[in-house]
Amino acid sequence: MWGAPFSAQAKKMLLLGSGELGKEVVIEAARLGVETIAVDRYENAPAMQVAHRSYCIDMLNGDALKQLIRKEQPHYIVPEIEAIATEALLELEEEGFCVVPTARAARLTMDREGIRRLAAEQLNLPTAAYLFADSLEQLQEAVRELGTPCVIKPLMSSSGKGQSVCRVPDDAANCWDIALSGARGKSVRVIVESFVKFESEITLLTVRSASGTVFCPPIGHIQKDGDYVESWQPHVMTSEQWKQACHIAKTVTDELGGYGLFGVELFLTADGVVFSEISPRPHDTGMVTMVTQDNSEFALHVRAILGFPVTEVHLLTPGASATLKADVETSDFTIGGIEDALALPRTQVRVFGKPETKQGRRMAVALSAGTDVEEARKTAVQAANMLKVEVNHVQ
Ligand SMILES: Nc1ncnc2c1ncn2[C@@H]1O[C@H](COP(=O)(O)OP(=O)(O)OP(=O)(O)O)[C@@H](O)[C@H]1O
Ligand SMILES: NCC(=O)N[C@@H]1O[C@H](COP(=O)([O-])[O-])[C@@H](O)[C@H]1O
Ligand SMILES: [Mg+2]
Repeated sequence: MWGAPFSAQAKKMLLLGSGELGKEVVIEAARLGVETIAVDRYENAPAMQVAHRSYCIDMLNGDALKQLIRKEQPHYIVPEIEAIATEALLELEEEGFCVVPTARAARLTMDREGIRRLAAEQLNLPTAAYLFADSLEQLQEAVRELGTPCVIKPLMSSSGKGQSVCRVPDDAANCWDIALSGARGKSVRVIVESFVKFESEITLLTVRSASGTVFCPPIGHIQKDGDYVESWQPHVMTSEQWKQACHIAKTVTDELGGYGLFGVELFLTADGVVFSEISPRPHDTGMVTMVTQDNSEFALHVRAILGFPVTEVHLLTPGASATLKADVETSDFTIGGIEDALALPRTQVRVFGKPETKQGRRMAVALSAGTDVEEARKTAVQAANMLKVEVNHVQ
């Protein structure tokens, strides 16, 4: 039960991170009459444009975070990115604030080491072989031990930033530099993972709510340079793969606990399903659910957070998503081609409204339904290719 936004009885949700995923979370919360507060490191972030109010702070600064949250007194603190001062979230949870799904989940998934050690060493889930390195020398040693090819990633980063594949031992120095330049936060530590030769990879959206755990139909995706470019739902899997995927997702989400939606990233290999990583929040590849499911991943997240039951998820149609990425850096641009994209059958577009482009920055997504996944993928890719970042004045 709650009152209208801005009233004394309002239910308040504060998002830490205000990108394209948070924007949809805010919209879903607003649909249920929840008051929303969007926070990020830069002004006019996508979710800020639709929230009731917003703040621009350094979310890696624990004191700034605590000060804001104590002032706002939100009922729910909803992390939307990894790079947050999660020590502060643990403290706030101790004080009685509700961190979604839990402060420990945010802490463990904030860097790759916490969640990888939990999954592989405590929960005994299958993962790629891995080592950590704090210097170029340690990295070279790790590359020797794991062999090439291997994948190198900063501990704190997302959407492939700072990630590279080390194909021969001599690549290590270059990989080290890429990792340092792409890391969010101050850490210089990296994870080195043996390269998994997967047949395909999926995101298994898993919802923990007051009524238990439910899984969305599997989402297949393609990543380029560590960032997703296409996703589709459903992805065809054998019943044995589905069983293994659900077991992994249930094991890791039960361990993390709390209410909300999780994106469990899995590799499907000839030797079985391998755990990659998990987001305790909606997933970029899951944007396809805005066109495929009765409740999107964002609606499910909000519903679970608020303590409502989620007893089933219905796939209404096969569908696909494809992204528009910028190829230049500018703040003077327009997004074109929307009219062409929307002329395609069963197609929608989401333009995120990010105020600046950067090389490789995701700016919009095309969503298409189809009679089957192949048709939907074809249309979504066609639509995304019609979308363009048009630079007004080259800077
Ligand atoms: N060990 C590996 N072997 C083979 N491919 C890998 C490996 N690790 C990552 N990849 C590829 O790179 C992609 C991105 O990796 P990962 O999910 O770890 O990065 P990320 O920066 O956390 O991305 P996001 O934030 O988008 O989930 C994976 O989806 C996969 O395609
Ligand atoms: N893979 C994680 C992911 O997609 N996260 C989404 O991207 C935003 C950051 O985008 P930006 O780097 O363009 O600001 C995040 O705020 C979140 O919405
Ligand atoms: Mg990932």
